[in-house]
Amino acid sequence: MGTLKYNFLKLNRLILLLALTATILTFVNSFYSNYEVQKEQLITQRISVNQAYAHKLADTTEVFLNLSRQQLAYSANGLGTKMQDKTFLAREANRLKYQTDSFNSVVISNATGMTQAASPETLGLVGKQLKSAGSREALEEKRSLISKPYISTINNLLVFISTPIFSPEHDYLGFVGGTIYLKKPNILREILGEHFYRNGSYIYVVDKRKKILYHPDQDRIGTIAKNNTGLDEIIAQKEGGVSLRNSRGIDMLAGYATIPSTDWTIVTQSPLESSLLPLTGIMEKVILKTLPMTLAVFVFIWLFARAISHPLRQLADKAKTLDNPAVSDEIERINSWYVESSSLKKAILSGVKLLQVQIGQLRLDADTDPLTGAKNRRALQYRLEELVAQGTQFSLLSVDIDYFKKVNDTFGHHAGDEVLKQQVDIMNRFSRAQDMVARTGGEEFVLLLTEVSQEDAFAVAERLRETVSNEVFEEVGHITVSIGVGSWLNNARPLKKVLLSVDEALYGAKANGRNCCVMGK
Ligand SMILES: Nc1nc2c(ncn2[C@@H]2O[C@H](COP(=O)(O)OP(=O)(O)OP(=O)(O)O)[C@@H](O)[C@H]2O)c(=O)[nH]1
Repeated sequence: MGTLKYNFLKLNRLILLLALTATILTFVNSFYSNYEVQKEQLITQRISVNQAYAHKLADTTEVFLNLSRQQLAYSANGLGTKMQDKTFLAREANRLKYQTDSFNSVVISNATGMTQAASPETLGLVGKQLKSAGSREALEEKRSLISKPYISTINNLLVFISTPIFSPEHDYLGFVGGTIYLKKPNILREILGEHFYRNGSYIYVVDKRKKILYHPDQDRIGTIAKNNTGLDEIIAQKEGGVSLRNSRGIDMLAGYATIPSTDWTIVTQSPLESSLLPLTGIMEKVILKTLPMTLAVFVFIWLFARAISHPLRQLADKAKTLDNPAVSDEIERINSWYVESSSLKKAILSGVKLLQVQIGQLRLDADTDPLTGAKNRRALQYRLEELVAQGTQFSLLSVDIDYFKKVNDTFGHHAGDEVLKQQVDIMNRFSRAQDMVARTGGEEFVLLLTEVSQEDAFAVAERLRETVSNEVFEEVGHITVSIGVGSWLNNARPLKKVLLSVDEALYGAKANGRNCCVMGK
């Protein structure tokens, strides 16, 4: 389990994981911020479109109301001298009603509120006392008015636009007024209702008391708007835009503007949901545009991660084979292209060098006799096996100092050591590069002669023996050696037997009285 875990946690994978996390987070973050910005923009745009539209409709309605009042004013001007002429009054009422679509009905009243003429005549108002709120207000105020919405005597929800009639002497004679039936086909509906029903958008009109004067849902006209989170702000301001939740709990983006002459507010609003529909397309485009770059960044980081981890992995692999003599060169060839890996490479290289020096020293120590510097028995054995494996002929001289015990006893152990060293020096003089001098016992030595015949080896043994006997050893003087000689002649005899015969030859030399050489059998 642990190994699996550590195998997975490779540097390039870690960098990749980091890069992947960073890339995904960046992508998500950029997507999210883009989404928020686009959403904000769509909302702002929609509100400002609605606001502009509400403003335009408020202007149009204001123009219509002014025109209506001008029509009434023009008429009132002509009526100032004709109040007694019932036929003229009836004609004038009809003209106002039918010449334009401004009013649902027209009424001309005298100064006491008695109807003098009305159109359409089917209303049956002529000769009757007007009692509605609009008429009473007109009689009391005696000025041009647009009434608040109210329910008329014949049960119509209406607003009443009126202008006073004065005689040329400025006596108040009554008023001429037009009604707009809010719940029946009317001019307001024509102005407001035709245009704006795409995507669930709609328009409504409220007065300052939140009474709905126009709404696409007929049933709501005349009711008080409730549970609308933005209406207080809408009524308090002259013009603006707001995000709100309407009475049916739908989130809306509203623009609004006030009609100056009535203080009615026209609200145009669109559902948030449909306003944000383009967002899906926009975000798809954002993804399509961002994704290639994101992927390119990711691939680049992936390749970069590999390039970073590659020299480290190579160094780690080489560090497993530090005992390989070629490892230094192999490490040297690794392309450590950045500072940390280069420092690591240098550190490993100096470690390898130190290790190899130490290994070399250890090998030397393991192969060498510390007193004389000659090779030891192990090294000799290894070399012999090597030569046998190669099939290289060789001869062996087994050299033993005679009566060495006496040397120690007479001159001391230290002098004995010096003799041993000097003996090795002499034997080294008989040894070529391919040969070997080994100390195989206390005062026993072997001279290995590579590719030397038995006869030549015996001749060397004789010369060696003579040289030793002629040598003056410090403190000790003269010593002699006995030598057994044998050869391995490429599988003619196994190595073991050759060694045995050399030993026997040495014993033979000792038995012969020492200071002589004997050829093994
Ligand atoms: N100084 C010294 N003496 C050693 C060392 N190794 C072995 N010896 C001595 O070598 C002597 C060998 O004695 P023996 O085996 O009796 O052989 P020898 O006296 O040479 O007699 P032969 O070989 O029969 O001629 C012993 O006294 C050992 O203590 C060494 O490293 N230094």
